Amino acid sequence: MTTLSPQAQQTGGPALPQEIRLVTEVPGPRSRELAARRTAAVSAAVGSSMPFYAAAAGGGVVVDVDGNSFADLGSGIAVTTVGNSAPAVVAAVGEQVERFTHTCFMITPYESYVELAERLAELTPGDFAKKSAFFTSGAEAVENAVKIARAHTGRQAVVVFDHAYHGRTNLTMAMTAKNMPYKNGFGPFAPEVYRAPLSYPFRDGLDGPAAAARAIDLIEKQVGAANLAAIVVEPIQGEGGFIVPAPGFLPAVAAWAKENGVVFVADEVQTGVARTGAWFASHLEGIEPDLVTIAKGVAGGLPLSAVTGRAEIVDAPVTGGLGGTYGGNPLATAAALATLRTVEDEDLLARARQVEEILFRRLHALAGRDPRVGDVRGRGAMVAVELVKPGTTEPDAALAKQVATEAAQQGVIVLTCGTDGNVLRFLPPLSIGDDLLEQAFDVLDRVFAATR
Ligand SMILES: Cc1ncc(COP(=O)(O)O)c(CNCCCC(=O)O)c1O
Repeated sequence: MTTLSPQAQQTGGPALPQEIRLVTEVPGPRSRELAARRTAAVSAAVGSSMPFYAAAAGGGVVVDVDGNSFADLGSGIAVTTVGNSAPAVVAAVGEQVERFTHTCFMITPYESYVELAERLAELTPGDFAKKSAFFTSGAEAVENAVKIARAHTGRQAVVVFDHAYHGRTNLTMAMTAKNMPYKNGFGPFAPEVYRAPLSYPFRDGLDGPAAAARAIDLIEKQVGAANLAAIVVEPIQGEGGFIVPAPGFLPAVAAWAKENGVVFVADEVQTGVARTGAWFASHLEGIEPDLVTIAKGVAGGLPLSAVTGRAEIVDAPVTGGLGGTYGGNPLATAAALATLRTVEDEDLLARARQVEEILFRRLHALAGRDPRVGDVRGRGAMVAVELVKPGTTEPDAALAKQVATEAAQQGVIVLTCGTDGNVLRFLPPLSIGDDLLEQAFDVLDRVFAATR
């Protein structure tokens, strides 16, 4: 067991000092010791973006085992939206863990699973009867949304989009666009998955209806509506580069799906649960998906995912056709109910819009100084910059990696993404304070200036 430095021996949550504090080189000695142990014990196929090891986290910071404190603009990939070790989540999980940790809902059910399904029926878009089924990972939710759509329609084909990310299981790898590192060498992949062009305003210059017409034309000609069980789309492409479709794209695709009896699935694993300033990004697009997949931010860091949608569709598989040992685990459902309460009690939808204002203000100012920032886009606390060779749309992945690496050295956690690896994405927890967020962008401004 690695001993923690005195400054690392802190309880997590919002009481942690909300500061960028570097007391050793990054990584420090204890992180280097853990890295050596990891090399001997952990598969080299599991990567880590940051070179340091966590000891505590809360508010807007992560503290490492050497006592360094980092501004967290990643939220563990959009998961700790309500904050790490958020007080209501800690209390709810602590109470539940004393009562029972697991019975398997397929064996002995329990109320928190039912209550969470009731809450998600209220919060997801659409004024119609809705039901849910719970799983553990986002990929499982996507897999099960496809199973449900196939059972409901009797059809097999699935349409996904360019730049999509839906998971690392066999079917979701087939649905995910980017080969490296997600799919490389793992084939053969599941059949009956077809890819349509996405609305990518920065690169295609199309308005929403035109981009939708292009996608629908391909679907009609290469798949055929009568064969199509589901269209699965992220309202904002997450790993693919925080691509916000042009206005009208999603409503046009959703309308075509409805007209043709195709199940429209919004994959809100990364965009859902207050991240974009609405409960779900679908609300901002004015669409009512038949099914929504939910994970990441829904349970404050506990592993839980959901398929929520039209009751008659979610009921389609035979009884016992949906499930899994840990799906809707009682600790995770308790955490999720506490997370949803926290979003309401702390008015985090409004907070996400306040964070959006700071992100756009700082990033547009950066873009005004630096022609390598080709695009600034996103919603709420899910905003990104696409980095390019000046005056072009030619991706500059090396710059994105250089900035993220140097930012970590200077106390800021920031993540990259994008099919071309040239997008810096900003996903701060909504529990981050304005001062710390501004300080983090002061660091990023210096890092960008030093790379010019
Ligand atoms: C839209 C969308 N759908 C599905 C998923 C999959 O969710 P899991 O919980 O990672 O399986 C994601 C997960 N995104 C981060 C994956 C990171 C990585 O594995 O390298 C997503 O963003």
